[in-house]
Amino acid sequence: MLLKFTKMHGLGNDFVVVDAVSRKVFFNKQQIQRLGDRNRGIGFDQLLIVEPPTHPDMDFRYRIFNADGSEVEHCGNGARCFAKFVLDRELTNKRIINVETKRGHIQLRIEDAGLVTVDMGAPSFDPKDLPFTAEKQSGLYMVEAKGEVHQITPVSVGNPHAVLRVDALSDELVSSVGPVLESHERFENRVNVGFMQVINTEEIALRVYERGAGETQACGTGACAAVVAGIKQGWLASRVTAHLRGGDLRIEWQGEGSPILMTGPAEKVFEGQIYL
Ligand SMILES: N[C@@H](CCC[C@H](N)C(=O)O)C(=O)O
Repeated sequence: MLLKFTKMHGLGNDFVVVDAVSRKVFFNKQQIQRLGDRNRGIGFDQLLIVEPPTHPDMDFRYRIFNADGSEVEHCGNGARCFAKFVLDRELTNKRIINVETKRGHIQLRIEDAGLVTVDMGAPSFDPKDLPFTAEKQSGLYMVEAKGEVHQITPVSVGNPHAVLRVDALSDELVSSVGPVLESHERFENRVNVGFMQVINTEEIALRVYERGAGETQACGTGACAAVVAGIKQGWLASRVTAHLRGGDLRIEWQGEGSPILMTGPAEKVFEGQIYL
């Protein structure tokens, strides 16, 4: 089958986006891994599939797969690219788009200057929502791995995150601790691992080792998780700029029960066709 796709990115977190509204498309795990291979396929961090909604109040459904073929609940940078994709393809002309994801309903708002704001929903700090094996408590949780103890804040923003506050970011830290925590036995569904350096109450620097994709240039849900973790711990104000390797995201959260708002860019790189 000849597959048409669009290559996109949000701050360097890259995607292949496929229109499954105009035509039915199905991928198995091996096909996703092959397409995601940067040497033998197209290469991407995540594959995004745009589908018709299953609910009358929704405009679209969208499914997200990591490069390792695992299906996930949520993707922040992907959501913004999704919005640009459905507008560019004229699948909608709405400025507010309601979307079904595996995590539930999300809402995308098209801003001026090519920016998109995503209502990411409310976060949860309850370990069972990740899931993370621990009794619920306030404050930081200790996780032991390979003889080291890491202090984390577990956060679900639909998908699972472990946020570590660090004094400085380095390749060595991300590449050694990231994979160990990603597949730590206390995270039953694995976890995205965020390394956050607090610069001041309104700015953080962040690197994320993503579940199923490795370190990416940027992680939207990771930025949301880090900021809400920082706000909960009393380190950050309610509006924060997250500096990621690929650029900046604006994150806003007004506290328990309220949704996280994430604003950032979305870019198209090219369109192509490939035999599946
Ligand atoms: N890059 C994404 C997150 C994609 C999913 C993640 N790797 C997971 O497994 O949960 C983002 O921008 O949020």
